[in-house]
Parts: sequence; structure tokens; C-alpha cells
Amino acid sequence: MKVGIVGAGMVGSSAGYALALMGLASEIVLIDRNEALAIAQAEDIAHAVPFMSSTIVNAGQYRDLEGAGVVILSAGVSQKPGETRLELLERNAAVFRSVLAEVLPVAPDAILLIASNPVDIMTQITTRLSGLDPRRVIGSGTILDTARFRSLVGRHLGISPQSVHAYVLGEHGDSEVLAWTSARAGSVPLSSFAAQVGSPLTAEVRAQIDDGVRNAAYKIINGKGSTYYGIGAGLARIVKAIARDQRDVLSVSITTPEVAGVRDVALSIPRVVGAEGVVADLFPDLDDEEYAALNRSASLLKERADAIPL
Ligand SMILES: NC(=O)C1=CN([C@@H]2O[C@H](COP(=O)(O)OP(=O)(O)OC[C@H]3O[C@@H](n4cnc5c(N)ncnc54)[C@H](O)[C@@H]3O)[C@@H](O)[C@H]2O)C=CC1
Ligand SMILES: CC(=O)C(=O)O
Repeated sequence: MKVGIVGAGMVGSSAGYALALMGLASEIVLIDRNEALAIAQAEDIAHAVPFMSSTIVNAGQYRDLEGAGVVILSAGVSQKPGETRLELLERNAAVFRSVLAEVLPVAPDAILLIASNPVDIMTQITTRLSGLDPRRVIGSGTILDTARFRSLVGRHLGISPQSVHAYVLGEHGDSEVLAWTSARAGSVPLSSFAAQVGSPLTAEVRAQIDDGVRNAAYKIINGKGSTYYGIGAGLARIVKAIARDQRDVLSVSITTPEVAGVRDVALSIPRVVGAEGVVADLFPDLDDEEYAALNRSASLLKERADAIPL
């Protein structure tokens, strides 16, 4: 499968690197308004390929997206220290208007995979502007937050994060919801597992994990300017589900008819992802507090998305 990446900065190049290492694409095309950057990133990633795969990596123009199965959209601005994702909205909406006008005519059949922030609202805008089936316009959503959640829970319990089945729901951002009630370790409810291994999930531990997940990006941005390895791997993971029609359950964002009482909103819940995009939505069991938090997150996203002129 050919994969296009529009926006060859830190996130786009990290996704390209992860895809190339994992051998998930036959060809990767990197596009950026800074052509010299796209060329340099493509060349650097191509030099990793002989160690791991046979992916062809090139910089290109929009016309080179023809035949792409997936186009990753990672163009735009990123957060400065202390800035929220939502503060990027107007600037990145303007970038997407111009980028989509170039992408859609040449790659009308591609699944669009959105990374630029605020990713849920960018997903909703892209769905509206493109007129594509919402199930083929996928935001990376909380795939990264879910990975952060699993990582911290796994460390606390002393098990692999891959044995933690827990999801972050709602906004990829400050209002996100850690779904503790439905979380499992192996097949065992999280709190029961934690008690059995002698590492109880006290209110204090949960608060620390919540803070670690919710504020991870702010901490990393303060330390090194931006985050990219985590989302690069997350984007590659979504492409894997699509390219191999794996029907994996991933927390990604698409415009959804109704979530927690809010209609037509893009946000993350666990969804089944395969060759056609999102093929099913899953609504985890939530307690009253989690449901109310998801309703607040959905309402906030809906309000901000509806206020953006197309
Ligand atoms: N979804 C997620 O979990 C994450 C999302 N992000 C978001 O990803 C986006 C990209 O972040 P970085 O790669 O760190 O930024 P970056 O500044 O390194 O790269 C952005 C690239 O977009 C290009 N660009 C800007 N306007 C363009 C246009 N009209 N056409 C083509 N290219 C254009 C720039 O030249 C630049 O190379 C940001 O919005 C950031 O907030 C970042 C980390 C995680
Ligand atoms: C920047 C961003 O969205 C993240 O690392 O979560």
C-alpha cells in the first residue's frame, strides 16, 4: 500500500520512520510546503530502510498521492509550552482547507488519517470539507493517550502494557476521560488484578496516573519542544490495522452520530479498524461520573467544531 504523509515535520517524519521500520507500506510519499524539509526527511528515513524493510521512501508533490491507500495529515502548527491543543484550531483549520483542496482530487479513495491538533475537531472539519464517508476520515484521537494510560498502569502493576486493556475516551486533550470502570488486566477487572498482585489502585495512585496521562504532552513539550515518537508509532499502528485489514480495536476519533447524548461529534471511543476504515463502534460500560465526563468532553468538542466556518 502507498501511504502519503502531508506535513513532514516531527510528527509526519516519525510516522514515516515507524512505517518504514515496520515495513507496513510499499511506498511512502512525504509532502510539505517546505520542500527541502520533505526531501531531507525522506532521504534520512530511506537510509533506515535497508536495515529493516524494503519500503520505497520519497518526497513528492500532491500529484504523487495518486493511488495512496492512506494519507496521513500532520501539517500545521504545534503547541508552544503552556499552549493547549484547542488554541491551534483556527490556524490548523486554515492549513487543512488548503491541504484538502490538493489531496482530495488526486487521492479520492484514500482513507484520511488525521494527526494535527486539535485532532478531534480537525477530524470533524475534514469530514465536512471532504464529504467522505465519516468512517474513512479517522483522527488518531486518543490512541496516544490510551498508550500512555496502559504504560502507567502496566508499570504500577508490574505487567506489560500490552496486557492492560484500558482506553482513554473523548477528546485528545484536556477533557479526556480515563475509563477505569471497563479496564482489565488480562481478563481480570483492574482493581481486582491490582489487589491480587498487592499493588492496589488507591485514589492517590489513580490521580497520579490520571495526571501522568492528561498532562504528558505538556511535560514533554516543556522538556523537548514537541512530542512525536509516541504519535508516530500510534499512526503506524492505525495504518497497520488498515493495510492488513486487521479489525483491531483502537481508540480513534471519527464523526459519530451520537456519543454520551451529544449528536454528530468527532471523538474517541474504542472502534474496530480495518481496510474500509472504522467498521464498528464500541461503547464501554461507564459509571455515572465517567459518563458525565464523556458528555462534557463531547459537548465541548461539538461546540468548538460547530463554531468553525467552512
Ligand atoms: N494527534 C496527536 O496525538 C499529536 C498531534 N500532534 C500535532 O501534529 C501536528 C504537527 O506537529 P509537528 O510535526 O510537531 O509540527 P512541525 O512544525 O514539526 O511540522 C508541521 C509541518 O507542517 C508543514 N506545513 C504547515 N502548513 C502546511 C501546508 N499548508 N501544507 C503543507 N505542509 C504544511 C510545516 O512546514 C511543517 O513541516 C501539530 O498540530 C501537533 O499539535 C503532535 C503530537 C501528537
Ligand atoms: C502534542 C500532543 O497532542 C500529545 O503529545 O498528546
